[in-house]
Amino acid sequence: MRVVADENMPAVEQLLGDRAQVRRLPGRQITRADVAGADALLVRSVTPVNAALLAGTDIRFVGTATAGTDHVDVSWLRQAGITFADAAGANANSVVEYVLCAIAETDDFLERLLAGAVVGIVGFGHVGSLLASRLEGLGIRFRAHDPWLAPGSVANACSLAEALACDVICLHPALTDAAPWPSRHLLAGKRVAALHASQLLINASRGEVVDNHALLARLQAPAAPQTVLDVWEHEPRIMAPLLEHVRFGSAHIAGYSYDSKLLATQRLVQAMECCGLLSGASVSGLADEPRQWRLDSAASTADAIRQLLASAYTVSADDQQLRAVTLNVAPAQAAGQFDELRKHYPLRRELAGSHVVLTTATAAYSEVVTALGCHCETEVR
Ligand SMILES: NC(=O)c1ccc[n+]([C@@H]2O[C@H](COP(=O)([O-])OP(=O)(O)OC[C@H]3O[C@@H](n4cnc5c(N)ncnc54)[C@H](O)[C@@H]3O)[C@@H](O)[C@H]2O)c1
Ligand SMILES: O=C(O)[C@H](O)[C@H](O)COP(=O)(O)O
Repeated sequence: MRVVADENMPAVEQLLGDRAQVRRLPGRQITRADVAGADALLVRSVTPVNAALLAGTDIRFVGTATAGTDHVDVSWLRQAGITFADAAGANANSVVEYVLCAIAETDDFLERLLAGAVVGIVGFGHVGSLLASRLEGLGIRFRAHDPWLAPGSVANACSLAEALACDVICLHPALTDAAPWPSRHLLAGKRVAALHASQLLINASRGEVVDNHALLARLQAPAAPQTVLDVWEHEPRIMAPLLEHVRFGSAHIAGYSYDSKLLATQRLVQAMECCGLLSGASVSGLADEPRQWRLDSAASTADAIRQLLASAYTVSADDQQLRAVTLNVAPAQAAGQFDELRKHYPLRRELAGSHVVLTTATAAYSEVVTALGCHCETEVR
């Protein structure tokens, strides 16, 4: 079995073992010639997968280690009889922790939400619904909009206008041009103009969901909202003035926890096993280091949440990195640096699934710990 895989996908060799020969390539540069003699192709979001790349090749399986599939011509793959698998859900918790950190690090939005302000979630798939359940656990109100889902399957369902009027707006739709509810430039024109100074807008979906020119114009005008962008139109060529005007910007890394990347590779290998492409014994999962954090003191619930989130991740650190390497350089160099940040992203572990030790001074915060998906341990002194 011959596999061509994006160089930025962890553990492919370990999980495939001696069942496959793996050739690694930079995702943006994978060509038809590269895949011509291979049986399977494993990509990330930066490789367009379509007839131009695969028609007439031996490829029988395509897996994308991503939730978004807008880079894949799924209907052509189906027509061509090529099995396709994505990894939707594998990085949902990583994105949710990014969003919660963005909220916790921006002014007093966390305090306002704990006091009754509302989060508007657009897109109620793996990320949007997990965000909703974390917010609910923390006692934070939310409303959600997803017109593609059956009525009744979206908690606290609301219209798009209602979601965009909330205090914090979190964008999590798949990128689609499909009628009647395309999400490309879902936030554009009057909807961007209506954003106001007491709102926080977070986009960790796809850059094209927001009209970046319209957003820049809004951020340059008086009473602008706070904005956090993980994704940008025309990545890796991002609009430098927009980065200068957002509160936090990052290089499309919301889903880049080590845990989520590993899980995505595991999902794709399982999919190859399920469709009978891989023979031989399945390689067992890789060893997981135990993760433990402590909460020794906290002045309030908001403080406890902020400390716990920051023990695993801070958006501000990624923001500083992105500004340092992409501002005040030529656009082509900035684009290269954007990709380099993604390629050499430091190891980041998720908070959820870890153990948090509480002391007698912090025992009151056990519900917060559980709401963030952690296991709670109380230290007996
Ligand atoms: N920044 C990152 O690192 C990162 C990580 C994971 C996912 N993503 C992006 O976020 C998106 C959501 O991830 P997911 O795992 O929840 O995907 P998902 O496929 O589980 O859910 C996507 C949801 O978007 C909804 N949707 C589509 N068009 C919509 C519209 N016009 N209005 C409202 N909702 C709409 C769909 O009905 C679906 O429920 C992905 O498609 C991907 O593009 C980004
Ligand atoms: O759709 C997704 O899952 C994310 O956007 C994904 O994490 C992007 O990372 P990439 O595939 O570009 O490395």
